[in-house]
Amino acid sequence: MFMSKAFNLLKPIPLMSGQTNLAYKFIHLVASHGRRCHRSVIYKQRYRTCPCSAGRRTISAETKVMAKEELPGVLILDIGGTQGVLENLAALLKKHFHLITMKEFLENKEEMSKKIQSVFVFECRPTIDRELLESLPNLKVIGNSGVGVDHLDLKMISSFGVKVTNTPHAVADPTADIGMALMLASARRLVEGCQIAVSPDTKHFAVDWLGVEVTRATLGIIGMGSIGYKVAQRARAFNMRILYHNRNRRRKEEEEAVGAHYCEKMEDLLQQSDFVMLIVNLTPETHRLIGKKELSLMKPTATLINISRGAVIDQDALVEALQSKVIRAAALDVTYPEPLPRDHPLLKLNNIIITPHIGTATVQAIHMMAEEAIANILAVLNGQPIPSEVFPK
Ligand SMILES: O=C(O)C(=O)CO
Repeated sequence: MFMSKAFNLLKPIPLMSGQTNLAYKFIHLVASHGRRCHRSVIYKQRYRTCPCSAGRRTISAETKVMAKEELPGVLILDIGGTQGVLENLAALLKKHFHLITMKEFLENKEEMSKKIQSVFVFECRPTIDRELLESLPNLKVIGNSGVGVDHLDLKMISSFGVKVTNTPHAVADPTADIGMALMLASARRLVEGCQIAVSPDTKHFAVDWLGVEVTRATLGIIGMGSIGYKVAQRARAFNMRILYHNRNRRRKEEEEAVGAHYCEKMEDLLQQSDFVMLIVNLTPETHRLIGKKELSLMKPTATLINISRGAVIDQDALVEALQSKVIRAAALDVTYPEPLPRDHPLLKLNNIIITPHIGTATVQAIHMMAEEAIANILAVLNGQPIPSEVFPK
């Protein structure tokens, strides 16, 4: 009876070459460790981690460290960033996968392509084209580290029988933080203030401008998903009046918990808000959601903040609105393209703050995203329920 349960637990875990003893060891470990920890046991067996100390003792004697070649192959795409990010991420991925860089793949395509079962996409920068998919016959999953998947052609990927996953949980807090940071920085003209403070021409501190206050102002959130909700939680601490517009209205208890009011019409939100924050996914419906008409509905004292995707705003219309003071200011963590060409008119304005898409650029977020992406990839490879799969529309 117990043994048959153990075999059932084993089922979803495909045995890969070089894992001949895994089934025996697994049953042995379940027997000595108890069912409660069976997932950890598998983890420990393969990856040498087990959150339970009893498990740690039992398992260490049995564990065979899997050789790099025995781990499922993952092709990493544009791991980018600073050297530190690269090293940390690579180390994390190496615990679970045989890492194959694009360079290694291109140098030895024939051998490498068979090994690659998954692709790890760091943030939203690289895309995956048909040619790459055609060269990876064993590919099962593309694990995007980040929530936005607008850089991936989901329909085309799905036609290859490949799944796509994302990391909505890891991104929510840091991206909400950057939304608040941009709102505060723009309201209090932080960048201009810094420039005065550090300028060699500054003889004494005096500014000939004033900021505006966030406290008690009205914030309009367009796109109330998990990031939007985190922004609302933070805004509540600033006693802000919170309006939101979303495809689907949130539950009453959720609205009440943050004191948010639903605007069925986006126009109502635009007319009433002192700060408008864009947090929608980029889809054909949200492409250039904010154009000349929408900007003209906003208060002349209002600020537009964008932490979603650049193409959600018609940037030409934004340039015009900022130049002619149709709105007070803008603060963008995302633009289209990224970066903007150096002679782009948005870069010449002083009522704008632009940051280089740093919503999740924190030590913690990078790790949490990688862990979420790894869990997704392993779930696909092991035939288990996938925590965050993204489907083509
Ligand atoms: O997760 C994403 O897609 C982001 O762009 C975070 O800034």
